[in-house]
Amino acid sequence: MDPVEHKYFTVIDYVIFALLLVASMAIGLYYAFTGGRQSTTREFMYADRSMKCLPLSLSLMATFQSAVALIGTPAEVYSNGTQYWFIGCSYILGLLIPAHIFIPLFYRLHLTSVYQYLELRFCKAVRICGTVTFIFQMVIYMGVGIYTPALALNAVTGFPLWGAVLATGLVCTLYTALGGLKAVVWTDVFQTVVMFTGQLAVIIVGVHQAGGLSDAWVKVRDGGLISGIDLNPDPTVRHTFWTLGVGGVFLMLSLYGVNQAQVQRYLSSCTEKEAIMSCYMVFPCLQVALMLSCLMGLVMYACYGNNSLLEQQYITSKDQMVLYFVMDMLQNFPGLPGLFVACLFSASLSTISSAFNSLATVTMVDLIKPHYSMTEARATLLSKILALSYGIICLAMAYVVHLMNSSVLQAALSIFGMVGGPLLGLFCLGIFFPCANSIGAVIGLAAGLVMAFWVGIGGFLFRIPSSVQFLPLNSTNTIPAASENITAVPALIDAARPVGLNGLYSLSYMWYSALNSSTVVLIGLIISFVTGPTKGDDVASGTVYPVMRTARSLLDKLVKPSACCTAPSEHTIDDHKEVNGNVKEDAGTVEETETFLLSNPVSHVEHETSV
Ligand SMILES: O=C(O)CCCC[C@@H]1SC[C@@H]2NC(=O)N[C@@H]21
Ligand code: NA
Repeated sequence: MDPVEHKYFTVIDYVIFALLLVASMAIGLYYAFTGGRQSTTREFMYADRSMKCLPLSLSLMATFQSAVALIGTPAEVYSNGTQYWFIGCSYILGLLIPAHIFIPLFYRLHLTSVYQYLELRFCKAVRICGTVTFIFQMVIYMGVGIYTPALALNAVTGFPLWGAVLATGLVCTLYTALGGLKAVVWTDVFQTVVMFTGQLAVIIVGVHQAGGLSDAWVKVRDGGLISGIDLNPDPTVRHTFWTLGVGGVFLMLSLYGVNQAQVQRYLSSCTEKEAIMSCYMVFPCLQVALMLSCLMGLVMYACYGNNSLLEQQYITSKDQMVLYFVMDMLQNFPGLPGLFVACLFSASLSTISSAFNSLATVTMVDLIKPHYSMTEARATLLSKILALSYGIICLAMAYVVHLMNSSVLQAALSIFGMVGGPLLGLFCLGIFFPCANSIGAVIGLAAGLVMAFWVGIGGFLFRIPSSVQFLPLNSTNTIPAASENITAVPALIDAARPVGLNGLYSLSYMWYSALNSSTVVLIGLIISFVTGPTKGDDVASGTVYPVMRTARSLLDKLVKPSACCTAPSEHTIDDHKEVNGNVKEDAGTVEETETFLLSNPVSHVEHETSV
């Protein structure tokens, strides 16, 4: 491998990259000038509630599968083996619970934004806190999402860093602001196809370069990259079956259960059943995405072995490895580097556009509309301006991320854990604990965020040196720690075994979602009991999941299998909807729906959220 500083694109690479941006833009503009021409918020935010499960499932997967996963996961597998692949086990419960608990509950409440649930169940203050927390989480996440591909591209190919950030940011902002949710979903579908194609191409060429499947397999197996299941219960070990398979469930619930970007897609389905189907169909898409990313890491190892590019100073951070590998492998295949870069930016565009659209929606629905009444036209225009302004904030965030130089995958997952975790806790407090009251909810959320930042920042600052952290604590994966002399290691590990506070700071980042959501529920319940728990009949009906009743009916079905299982109801969200027997006259806009629900919280029909 010639130690050249940069690998340069050929013209055809730039053409392919430009084609991707043009195609995304075209889809966006198509939806801006067809259908209702995005003239109502119902169309702009919810695609006229007409979406089918196939495009939705691809869009749901693409929303949280950005260049971070495409760059970070292969780097993770190359450095630490395939232990991370076990995160795939968390997708089972991580999608079943949203499909059978969160979606029916949110769908039957005819919600416009998921934070409206918090006002129905608690009070306006809780809704505002939830919305602001969500905005905070997504703005930071967007910064990571837009910056990652630009940084990797610049480092390896010399592609102008801020040129890439601006190109991505502007194209994305434009088609999102003009085409609304329909444009975002259909560009997600297109971008997912590009993403999978690009990754597959690189894997096939990489296996070929490694001497074929069998040689590649022998190299990764002998390199110790194939990690067995690691059942080490120590919560400070970064990746084990427990941190990934169990801690990952909480991470998935915070993303696919209560995150506005995903809930907005569920609510844009034509029926509840379609929404549940779309959630089920995310499972195979996520497994394919995870498999491709992990295979990419293995193929990189098969080609380079453990004389990692870092030690040879070809690259400065692990996250640049994938792009260097791609440029090195594909330089003899003109067009393929451009395809992979297009794949990288597709992953980013599909995530950032979803983030923009959901941010504009919650800002309008949760922060502006409840306080200022305005015409549909004004509201839609304001939504578009908001999507634009979030685009600019995102570019600023990209710069902030530039300063924090950590592994992008861990940075993104830590953000989800530190901010998404408390939000998950807040919704679980409301949905599963009827006795929880508003004061408990607000203080619980605050406690969860304090815990999150204390452990998250503490871990970032005081964590024991990662070289020891990464070393296998008597776990099964046997990556030869070539740099450390093996004899000294056990002593080093015992000395470094974290105790007390240090234990908290050394907690694996994959436990952040579980720790922070549990903190919110625990503190929220304690405060609720201290300040007078809510009585059962004071709770707005349809806002609580009847855990006991469901458990009993499940037991009955087990005992008497004759009782056929109830299919999910054919609920649709029709704004001219049946409420308590009388059809509301003109619920064309969502505000009247919202006002009606809020002014008659207990009157709307009791919904059984059956499993
Ligand atoms: O790629 C990103 O933007 C964020 C990293 C992945 C987020 C989580 S990890 C579990 C789940 N599976 C995915 O592919 N994305 C989400
Ligand atoms: Na994406």
